[in-house]
Amino acid sequence: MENYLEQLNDSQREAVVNTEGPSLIVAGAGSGKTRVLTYRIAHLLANGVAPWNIMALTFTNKAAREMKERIGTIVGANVSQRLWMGTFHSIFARILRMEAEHIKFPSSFTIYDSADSKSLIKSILKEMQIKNKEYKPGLILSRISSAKNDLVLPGAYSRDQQRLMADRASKVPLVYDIYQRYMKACYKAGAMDFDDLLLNTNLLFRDNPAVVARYQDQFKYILVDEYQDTNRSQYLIVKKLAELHKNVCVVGDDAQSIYSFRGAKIENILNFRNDYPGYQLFKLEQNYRSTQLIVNAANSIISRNKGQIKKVVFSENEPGEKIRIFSAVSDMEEGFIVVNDLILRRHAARCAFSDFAILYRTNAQSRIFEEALRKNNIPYKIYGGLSFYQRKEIKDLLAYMRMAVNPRDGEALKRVINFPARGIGKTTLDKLEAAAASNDLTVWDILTHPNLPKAGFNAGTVKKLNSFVALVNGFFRQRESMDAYELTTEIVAQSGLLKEFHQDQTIEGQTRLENLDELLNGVKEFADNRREAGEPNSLEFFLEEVSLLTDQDNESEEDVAKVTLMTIHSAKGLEFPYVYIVGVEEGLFPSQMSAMAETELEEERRLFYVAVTRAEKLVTLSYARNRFKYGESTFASPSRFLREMDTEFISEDSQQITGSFKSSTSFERHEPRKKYDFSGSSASGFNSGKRFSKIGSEKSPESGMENNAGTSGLGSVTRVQVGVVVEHERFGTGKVIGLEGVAPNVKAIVEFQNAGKKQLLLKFAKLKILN
Ligand SMILES: Nc1ncnc2c1ncn2[C@@H]1O[C@H](COP(=O)(O)OP(=O)(O)OP(=O)(O)O)[C@@H](O)[C@H]1O
Ligand SMILES: [Mg+2]
Repeated sequence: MENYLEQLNDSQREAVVNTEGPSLIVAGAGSGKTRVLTYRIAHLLANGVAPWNIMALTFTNKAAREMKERIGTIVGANVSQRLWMGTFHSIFARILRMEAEHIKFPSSFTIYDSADSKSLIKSILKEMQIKNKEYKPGLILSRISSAKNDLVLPGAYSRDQQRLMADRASKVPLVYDIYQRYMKACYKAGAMDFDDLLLNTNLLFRDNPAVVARYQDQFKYILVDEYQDTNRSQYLIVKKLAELHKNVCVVGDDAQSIYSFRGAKIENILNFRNDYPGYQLFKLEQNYRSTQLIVNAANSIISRNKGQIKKVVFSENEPGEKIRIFSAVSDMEEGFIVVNDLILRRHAARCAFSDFAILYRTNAQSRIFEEALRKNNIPYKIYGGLSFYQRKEIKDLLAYMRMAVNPRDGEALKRVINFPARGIGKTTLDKLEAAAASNDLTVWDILTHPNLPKAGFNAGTVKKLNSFVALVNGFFRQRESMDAYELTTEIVAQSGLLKEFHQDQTIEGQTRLENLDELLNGVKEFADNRREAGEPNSLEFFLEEVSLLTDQDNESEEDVAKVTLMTIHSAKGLEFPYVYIVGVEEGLFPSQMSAMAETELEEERRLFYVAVTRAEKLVTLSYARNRFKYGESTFASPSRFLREMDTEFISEDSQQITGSFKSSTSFERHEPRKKYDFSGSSASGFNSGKRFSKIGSEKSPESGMENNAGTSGLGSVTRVQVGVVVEHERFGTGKVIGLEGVAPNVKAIVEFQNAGKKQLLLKFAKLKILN
């Protein structure tokens, strides 16, 4: 067996071999937390612990897969395959299916994605005749989600003054009622949403002592990665399961807690010491991922947050290049600057496209980079946004597949009852829904009710409805005798979907057909792989896998040689040699909302920390001075995060790109300078010196870099001279003792009274001149 312990440093090894009792591993980014978790599991297995006695909870399925593979190379794939390893959702969905009878759900329950949930909320709003536009399905869903993650059921919600008050303040006082109906509708449809998987696990464990005792006994070792982002519901599950053996090992980094908007509770880490008084604490301090410069810059970024566990993180990797900041006139130009730089860098470093990631704050920012990448024929993969499984034709087929497994699935039924068209119109569906609501039944119950003909439908309609029922029942009957692929082939043919898309001769129609084919390939691969592994391969298992995919999981094999585009949130836990963090502007990053409250601002700063720490070799930041928002170009100013960075981490190179003029002796004289030239910067005025003429004007988007000098504009910057006393928002007052560099990258060396000597880039540091 490979000597895996040699591949760890001393503190990592300690954390790996001390497997007994509760353990807490809190350490900064890139210090090997995930590696320690992986090796700890391998170590347990190598020492004779059975794989089914180990539960390991990861942030994505992909992470679980990679860990399993690594463990497999140490102890053998036949062993690692049997681990209970996956996301919270996938592991507990599996347990819930086995124990479904205890919570009165069918074991083949459907998992609703957020589109299903929103559609169901829309139906409920209709049923309640709520027309008020404040009731946005997304908002209501997030309220319900927050309640579920705090284990607040509808009854308790209706008495929870805090929640009721918050709802009233948002002008949605009826959420408690919608919540109640939503739960009931899901129950009737045999469906659970993502939060229900955790909530129902808690209820299962709360109400069935014998069941929980079985699992407590089984899971002798429980390990959790990214513990800082667990919510209350997840926390309670882990706590309950670990009650007997108490061999729980959690790893996390409070500085990377970025999901509090989804109910994640940083206190879960802080409370560990109270929950398990005899716990062992392991610290990992050496970062193996990034250059020294990146680690130091990241440390300085996060040190601004008040709420944090103090940690040491250092790197012994190469010193590394400084962080570059690119400034663009417009968001369009930002796309080109970044992509052109990426091309040059790839050439110079002779590396692969997959060595690059472009990270952004919101999904909407991806379009511009996609365009620029496409124009340059650069292969890229994009996570989030409209994924394969969210395309219409794929959702249509999946809806039929869901009906085949669980005909009561109301959202799937709505989608396909009249697609392909079979003469069942909206009026009929409305009638069916009304009948279902007034009889407290599902639409499927009404459809299959012997009294259907009497429910006010004419003979023609009844016939059409009956043949739809027969179609679905046919699939339902075949679901056990056929594997997922056989049944899906049957469904594609019998449902009329294949014919529907075949008839469509347009390019879109062709694409749809290709997508259906792609899904069929996926199902085939699934069925074959499962058969070879001796595991069940019927349709319900395939659906389970699909419904639990996370953003990071939508990766196909040909994706390995592509540039990665993703939000910072979904980049958690990942690493890339070259990272571009784009749209680093006020109102975008930090986002508008977070600029208000300090706690939210701290979360944005943690997000910035996560982004920077994804990089191994080089971080490049970019911002645009004008951005298209709501259909018009609006002025944008560089993020405070740029100003907050100590200049010692920022490259002079930034000047080449951001530089707008050259000045050698006096800061007052600004001469247009030929800018960094690259192909693709079209009519944006990139080479024109004109727009730099309005120096000092505050608001004009044309004034370019000058606005970067902060609120005071370039005017005050030019007055910063040796001997001047200045005030900095963080370092307090100090005296300028030197100036270095050329505009616009002039650095002031300031001796602060309390903070000591600092180098500050004038264009970002908001310095107030005091004398
Ligand atoms: N002792 C070591 N020797 C060599 N490489 C290491 C060692 N420890 C960790 N690494 C490597 O450093 C990188 C970061 O490790 P890992 O992803 O486990 O860190 P992490 O603490 O989980 O980071 P994050 O906080 O971002 O999740 C990985 O590529 C890992 O393989
Ligand atoms: Mg990790």
